Amino acid sequence: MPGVHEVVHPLIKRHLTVLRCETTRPAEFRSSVRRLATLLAYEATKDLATTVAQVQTPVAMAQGYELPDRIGLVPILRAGLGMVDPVLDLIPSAEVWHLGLYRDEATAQPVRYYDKLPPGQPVDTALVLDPMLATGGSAVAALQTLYDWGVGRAKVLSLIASQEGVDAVASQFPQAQVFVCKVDAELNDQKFIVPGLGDAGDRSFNTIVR
Ligand SMILES: O=P(O)(O)OC[C@H]1O[C@H](OP(=O)(O)OP(=O)(O)O)[C@H](O)[C@@H]1O
Ligand SMILES: O=c1cc[nH]c(=O)[nH]1
Ligand SMILES: [Mg+2]
Repeated sequence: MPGVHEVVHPLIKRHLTVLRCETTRPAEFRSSVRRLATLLAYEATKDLATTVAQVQTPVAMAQGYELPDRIGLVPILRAGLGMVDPVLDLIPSAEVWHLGLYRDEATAQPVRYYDKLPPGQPVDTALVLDPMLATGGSAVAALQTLYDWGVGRAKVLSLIASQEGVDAVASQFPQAQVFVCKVDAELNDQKFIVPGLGDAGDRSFNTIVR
């Protein structure tokens, strides 16, 4: 179903608390990103197509399943990288198509710097991975790129979003699905999510300049 899906679960609430906490160090921050990405991906992939494929167990034949669609994971550099491995663990056959986008610090507009999508060979379902959805500018830019590529379905998986950001994505791409652990109420003057967790890329990769 298109629209915004906030996934409510006690484990998500707990791991999100660790992620938000300002004293959480990068290694634990990355672990929390992985755990939350797994829980979010479980929800976001509930409607993937399956085809029946018989499997021989050591005892008898059993009904098994395959995932017939081409599924693409689309991490937005840098912070989205931390969500790739946990989702690949769940979908080992997925393709990974990186998109390089950063927010201009002065304007908060997304700047594109990496995109190697092969023309004419779109995946069936794209899962955009980025822990933060603030103004929504980066998610909108990623979705525009993916729909231009020709993907059939796109889902954005973000750990924390702002209300403004999910509204922006929904108004530009009502056909897209957005899965989040929590929608926070607002953005501050620097367009950071409040209360949010700060800069996800810097906290993941220990690049906070002190
Ligand atoms: O919704 P938006 O307003 O576009 O903001 C969200 C974007 O900002 C962050 O990336 P950032 O620019 O900090 O790049 P980084 O991952 O390299 O740190 C975040 O990971 C998103 O990509
Ligand atoms: O709050 C925010 C906004 C953009 N990017 C982040 O990492 N955090
Ligand atoms: Mg960042």
